[in-house]
Amino acid sequence: MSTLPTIAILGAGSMGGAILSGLLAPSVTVTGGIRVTNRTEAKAAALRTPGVTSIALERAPEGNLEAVRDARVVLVGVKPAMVSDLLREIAPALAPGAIVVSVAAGVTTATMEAIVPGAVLRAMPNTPAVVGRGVTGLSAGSRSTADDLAIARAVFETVGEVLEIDESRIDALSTISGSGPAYVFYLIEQLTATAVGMGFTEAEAATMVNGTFLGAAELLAASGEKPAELRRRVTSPKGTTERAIAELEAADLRAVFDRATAAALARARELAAG
Ligand SMILES: NC(=O)C1=CN([C@@H]2O[C@H](COP(=O)(O)OP(=O)(O)OC[C@H]3O[C@@H](n4cnc5c(N)ncnc54)[C@H](OP(=O)(O)O)[C@@H]3O)[C@@H](O)[C@H]2O)C=CC1
Ligand SMILES: O=C(O)[C@@H]1CCC=N1
Repeated sequence: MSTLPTIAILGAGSMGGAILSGLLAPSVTVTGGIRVTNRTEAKAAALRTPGVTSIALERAPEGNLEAVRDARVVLVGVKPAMVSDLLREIAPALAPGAIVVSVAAGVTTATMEAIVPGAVLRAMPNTPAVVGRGVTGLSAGSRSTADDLAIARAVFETVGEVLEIDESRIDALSTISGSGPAYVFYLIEQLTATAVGMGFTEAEAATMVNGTFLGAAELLAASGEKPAELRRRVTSPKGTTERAIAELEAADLRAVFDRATAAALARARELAAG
């Protein structure tokens, strides 16, 4: 059970919407309720549910100001390029003691602290938050107190695990766990294409590949073993898997991931520069 203070989510798209789903769990009480804003009515309408005031800015241009007025936590879920403008818009309406928590990639607390008067934190969640299996990196800003950090932590714990880290490491974390679900889905797509290429139907391929990823992930979680040990148990000496793994090693997947995460990190730095 967790009890949270009034929350506004400005920009409840993929990520903001995922966090909203956590806050709506029966085990969570948000005292004073949840306000969410989006630009379009279509999106706002889909989020209207008891306990949630969902505002479409195309109908209520002052909606962000209305949403933050009595909020203790203001979650910023818009695209990185929009964060500064949004903060300039809401700064005069923020309640005393309100904390701003941004999930935007790259945008630093220093940038945000230059705009809003109070405490600012950064979070980097991921989309498995939708099913309560998110991993969120959380970093304090220079003005946030231990109490602010504890409240922000409690918000993200409604959707999974939280890792408190220094802000200097949050962009790196983003390249692993923030973007990570996309890497996993990409691997699933590639292995599925291979299966289809071998003559399996799409449905058969999906059963095999999705089931294998889910089963392997659950085995990893349930066994408490290291992935290398679980891999060893699949790889019979002189068997078939050994040949397949040798091909993957020859392709140097580790180097590919090094390059991919370096590219994501460079992009985070570009987003920080605005
Ligand atoms: N997707 C992910 O896996 C992750 C994303 N993030 C971060 O989350 C943020 C949002 O990304 P994502 O959820 O993917 O993007 P989405 O486009 O899905 O969500 C952005 C939302 O913001 C709304 N919006 C646009 N302008 C405003 C405004 N002025 N005020 C309030 N709401 C507005 C949009 O509404 P409408 O559609 O109606 O225009 C949309 O629903 C980004 O900063 C990203 O870096 C962080 C971690 C992971
Ligand atoms: O792709 C992005 O920029 C965001 C941040 C991490 C995951 N999605």
